[in-house]
Amino acid sequence: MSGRFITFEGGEGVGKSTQAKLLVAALQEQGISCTLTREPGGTEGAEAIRNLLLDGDGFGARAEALLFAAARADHVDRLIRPALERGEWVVCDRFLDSSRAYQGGAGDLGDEAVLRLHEIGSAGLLPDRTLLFTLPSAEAEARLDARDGGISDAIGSRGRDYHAAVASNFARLADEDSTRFATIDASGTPGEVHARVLAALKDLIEADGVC
Ligand SMILES: Nc1ncnc2c1ncn2[C@@H]1O[C@H](COP(=O)(O)OP(=O)(O)OP(=O)(O)O)[C@@H](O)[C@H]1O
Ligand SMILES: Cc1cn([C@H]2C[C@H](O)[C@@H](COP(=O)(O)O)O2)c(=O)[nH]c1=O
Repeated sequence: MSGRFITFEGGEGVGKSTQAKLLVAALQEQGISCTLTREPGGTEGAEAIRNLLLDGDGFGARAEALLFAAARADHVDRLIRPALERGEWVVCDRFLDSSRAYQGGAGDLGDEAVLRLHEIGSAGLLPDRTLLFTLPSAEAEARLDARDGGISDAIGSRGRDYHAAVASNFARLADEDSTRFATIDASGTPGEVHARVLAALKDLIEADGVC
């Protein structure tokens, strides 16, 4: 595979989707062929699973982890691997590390079980670089309120303790793998955060002969 696989991770409302769009626009402006996608979702089947997971009544912890892994398997098979094989960059709004932080850590299933599911479903595909966006929870909540007016989905609506556990699990994953992860301070204007994103990817962009 010759493309680059970049994932954006972090808690709710920290600005991942906003930054993923800005990055894709910047890469395309430089002539880099780039696909923007998201999880859960990205393919027809995975988007259907997204609706089950986020808009329904919820599932038990194991069923939830299996559904995320199944959505990811379809996404990897039908969209991510083919794009990488064509030499494109793939920018993905959430991926495996969300399952590790939410289902594995906050949901108590454990990291090993989530990694095993990923090995079975997606042959263990890992990103070239994962950007972890961090923001104090009060600021993230204010952004979410402004965006959603207090309405949240089945997972977003879990309590503060759950989301605090998600944040600390993300931080642990980043600490454990400082080669793949870069932590991005998500405070400030979208333009300021975008500059941090470009700096965190500078080596990969330069290695591909652009910039
Ligand atoms: N740097 C920023 N400063 C202020 N507001 C921002 C900033 N970045 C994004 N926003 C706004 O905050 C809200 C949440 O941003 P966004 O949807 O990008 O977050 P997200 O991390 O993808 O959230 P989720 O995981 O819940 O989908 C949006 O209304 C967005 O316009
Ligand atoms: C990929 C993935 C996602 N989640 C959760 C995280 C969020 O609450 C939603 C996705 O909503 P977003 O607005 O698109 O960020 O799903 C999860 O729990 N596990 C995962 O693997």
